[in-house]
Amino acid sequence: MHTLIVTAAIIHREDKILIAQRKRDADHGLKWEFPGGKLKFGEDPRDGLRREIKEEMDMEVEVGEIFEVVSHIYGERHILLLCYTCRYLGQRPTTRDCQDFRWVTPQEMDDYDFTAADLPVVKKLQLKS
Ligand SMILES: Nc1nc2c([nH]c(=O)n2[C@H]2C[C@H](O)[C@@H](COP(=O)(O)OP(=O)(O)OP(=O)(O)O)O2)c(=O)[nH]1
Repeated sequence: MHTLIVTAAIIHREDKILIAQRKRDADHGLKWEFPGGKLKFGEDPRDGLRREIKEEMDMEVEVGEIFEVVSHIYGERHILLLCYTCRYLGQRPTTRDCQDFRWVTPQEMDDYDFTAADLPVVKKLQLKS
């Protein structure tokens, strides 16, 4: 049993936010999430998030303020999810290490099957929109 720190990006483009679908063979395969990934030992969370967005979508973002922190347990795994508000810098995302991606409004997020840890984040975005 252990705790994983995961960073995730809430990337705004006008009234939409970028969401990514996990690869079929990943854990939580084909679920939707906010782009990001696991923090490496000793890494600054904002640097880790920028690295993950580059690896996953070949895109640069400016990482801003923390939006939400979620503590969630998946069986034997405890995840601490750090969600940061990010600024879109105009580059087109790619599916370098994700199945798919979409730009959606918070209300449209109801149509996507998100990982369980993300549900409070989706709710908070919907309340704010
Ligand atoms: N990136 C991301 N991961 C999330 C979210 N919600 C959520 O429960 N997770 C979980 C899914 C995974 O178990 C874990 C993140 O792992 P990951 O597989 O995306 O990270 P990674 O790219 O560093 O992984 P790896 O393939 O290099 O091992 O956190 C989310 O919104 N974004």
